[in-house]
Amino acid sequence: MEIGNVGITEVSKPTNSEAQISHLALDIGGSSLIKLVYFSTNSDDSSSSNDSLAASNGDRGRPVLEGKLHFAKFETQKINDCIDFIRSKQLRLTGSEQHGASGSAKCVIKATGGGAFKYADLFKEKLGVSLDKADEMDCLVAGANFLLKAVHPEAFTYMGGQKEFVKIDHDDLYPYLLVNIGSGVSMIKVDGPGKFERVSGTNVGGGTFWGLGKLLTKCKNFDELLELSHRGNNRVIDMLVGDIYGGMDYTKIGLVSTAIASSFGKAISDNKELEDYKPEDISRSLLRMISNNVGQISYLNALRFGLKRIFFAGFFIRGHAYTMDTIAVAVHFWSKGEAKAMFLTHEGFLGALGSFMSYEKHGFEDLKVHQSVQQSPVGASLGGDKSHDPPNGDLNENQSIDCSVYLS
Ligand SMILES: Nc1ncnc2c1ncn2[C@@H]1O[C@H](COP(=O)(O)OP(=O)(O)O)[C@@H](O)[C@H]1O
Ligand SMILES: CC(C)(COP(=O)(O)O)[C@@H](O)C(=O)NCCC(=O)O
Repeated sequence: MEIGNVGITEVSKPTNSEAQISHLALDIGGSSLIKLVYFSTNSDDSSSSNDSLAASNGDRGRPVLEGKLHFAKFETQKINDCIDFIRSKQLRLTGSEQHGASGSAKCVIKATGGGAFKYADLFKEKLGVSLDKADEMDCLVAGANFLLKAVHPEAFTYMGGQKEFVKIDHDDLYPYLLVNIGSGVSMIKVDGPGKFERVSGTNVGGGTFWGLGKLLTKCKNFDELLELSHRGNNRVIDMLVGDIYGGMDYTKIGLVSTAIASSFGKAISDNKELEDYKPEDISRSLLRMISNNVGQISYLNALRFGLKRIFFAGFFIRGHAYTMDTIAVAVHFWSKGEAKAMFLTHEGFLGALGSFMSYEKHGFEDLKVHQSVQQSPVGASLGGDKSHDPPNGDLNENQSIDCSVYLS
């Protein structure tokens, strides 16, 4: 299978009558989010059987399906909603059937992430499908390489509130550092297609933000916590350099008075109880602490291997301005402007995309790219709870990618 002619267009919520779904792949986070990537053909061919999709002949004489890649996510604790969603799509299998020793076809969905192990029996029981497990790091890297090579605009820098898309030179992509901020954080040095090493990681990641945030603020969902951070002031709780040095910079070691000397440090001497702090200030301090830490460790790993480009992904980011700004500033500060933090539009779907691409082992080197970006109106997402959109929007679900799937 190959994917070609990639473009990003407005997504329309496909109904059973207007689109047929074939390949679908999952990235099931053990404790937070299930990510789905699925392919739907452009037109309904009601004459085709329920088991196969009508393919036309592609430019290289091979059968090709024209359509779109769609993205959706669900909270893992609402896994039954995800299963209902997949059932509602009436997967028509193309290339995802496998024949067992008995000769009978069994339905297989590619899946990665810890949950592919944890929930395999549930998928079998509720949908009658087997999860064909793909390695999480392989999938993350395959997803990142695909996005960086085939989709434009995809990567961007974020600094001082300015988002700037970056054109990636295909011949000058490697090596780079991929930092995936999920529940925990993986740092992967990528040297080429399928050529990578997980060089580091940290257990202080998205799960830490959400877990600690939940305990400290009593927020009921992640978006609420993120929204709070937007309104908070971290200086209420964080101890700044100026708090220690009587309002002065510590110029000799390059620290301005407004730099955070100690996250949450003020809580030691404030003589306050948890209830005396505003949840929004707690959320902001927490977000800053974790983003800053990830940015710093990432840069130190980039430095270890002489990498200039660091791509940050994972659903911790959620396109959130303050998170991206903090990470970018940390990378800029520690590298003295030498290294650049970059972010990905489809930040949370790398694993699911890699899982999708594992339907076949063909590379994506020969992609022709001609595309433009259009965002759907807010609220056109395909799954998940949109009642708490973060301040910057959460657009990556609202985009689909035009593509062709060549069938082998
Ligand atoms: N709606 C949400 N529910 C829970 N966590 C979310 C949500 N949106 C973003 N997150 C953040 O994303 C993290 C999970 O990121 P993700 O890339 O999906 O990795 P994982 O594979 O660990 O699930 C969570 O720990 C949390 O910080
Ligand atoms: C174990 C994991 C690869 C799982 O991936 P995740 O579900 O967090 O996306 C990740 O949580 C991780 O890299 N944790 C950090 C472990 C460490 O290096 O200390």
